[in-house]
Amino acid sequence: MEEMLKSVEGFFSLTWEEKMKYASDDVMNPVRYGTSLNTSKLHVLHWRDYLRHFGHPIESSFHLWPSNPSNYREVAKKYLEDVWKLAMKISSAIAEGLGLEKDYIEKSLGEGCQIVASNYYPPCPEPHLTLGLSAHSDHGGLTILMQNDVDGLQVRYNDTWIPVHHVPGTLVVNIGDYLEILSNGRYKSVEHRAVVNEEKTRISIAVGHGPDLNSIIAPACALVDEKDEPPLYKPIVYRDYMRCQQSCAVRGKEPLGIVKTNASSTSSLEISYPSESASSKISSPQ
Ligand SMILES: O=C(O)CCC(=O)C(=O)O
Ligand SMILES: [Fe+2]
Repeated sequence: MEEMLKSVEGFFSLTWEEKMKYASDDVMNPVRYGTSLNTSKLHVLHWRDYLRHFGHPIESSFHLWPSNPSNYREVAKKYLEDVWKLAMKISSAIAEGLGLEKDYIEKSLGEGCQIVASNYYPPCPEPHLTLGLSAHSDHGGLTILMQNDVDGLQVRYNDTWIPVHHVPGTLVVNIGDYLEILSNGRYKSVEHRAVVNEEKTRISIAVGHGPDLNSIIAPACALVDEKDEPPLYKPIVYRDYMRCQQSCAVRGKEPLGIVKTNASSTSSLEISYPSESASSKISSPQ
C-alpha cells in the first residue's frame, strides 16, 4: 500500500508537460490524466488532479500506463491484482448474503473491468468555496479506496454529509451502482464526495470493479419476481451506462435515474446516449 501511494505521489510530482502526455477529453480513454488546477476550461472545476486507467484485465492496457516514475507499472500491477482478489472475496460474501451462489457476482463480471482513479488534492486557500470532487456514486460494483493520512472523504446519509475519518492501514469499501442494479435495490450505492483543506495535500486511490464493458447489466433473475419484486432497473450496456455517468454534469445519484423502471421512483434526468455495443452479452450468469 505504501509503495503504491509513493509511486502515485511520484506521478503527480512530475512536470506539467510530462503529465499532460496522458491527458484526454475522451472519458473512455484507457489512460487519462486530468486537472482542474491549471486549465482554461469553462466548466465546473474540482480542486484536484487525477489519473485514471484500466486495471484488470491488465494485459490490455499495461503498456499504456505511465512509464514514469519508473516503478509505477510494476507497483500498480501488483497492487491492482491484490485489490482485484480482495474485491472478489468481498463480492462472494455479498452474493451469499443475497441468497445467490457464492461466485454469482464474480461470474456476472465476465472478464471484468477494473478502473483505478488516483486523486491528488493540493491544499486550497479557500476550501469552503470549492470541492475536491463533487457528490456522486461510482458506476461499478465495489470501489476499494486507499488514502494518505489526510481526511476528506464524506458520505451522504439522508441529507447529512458524514466525514469518513481515515484509519491508518485500512481501506474503505464503497458500494457502486452496478451492485445496486444487480441486487435490485437491496444494496444501495453510496453517494460520496471529497472536500479539501487549507494545509495538507490529500491523495486517494479509488479502484472500481465492474463487468465487461460490453455486458448488459440488469437485476439478477433470482432477485426479481414480476408480481412481488418487480425489476427496479432496466437493462443497459455497461459501457453506455459508464459513458453516460462519466459525462453527466448533474451529480449525485441522478445517473441511476436513466435505468430506473416505473416500479421505482422516476427521475427528471433525461440523457440520450449512443449505443455502440451491438454485440453485447448478458452479464448475469443464468
Ligand atoms: O478522494 C476520495 O476520497 C474519493 C474519490 C472518489 O470518490 C472517486 O475517485 O470516485
Ligand atoms: Fe467515487
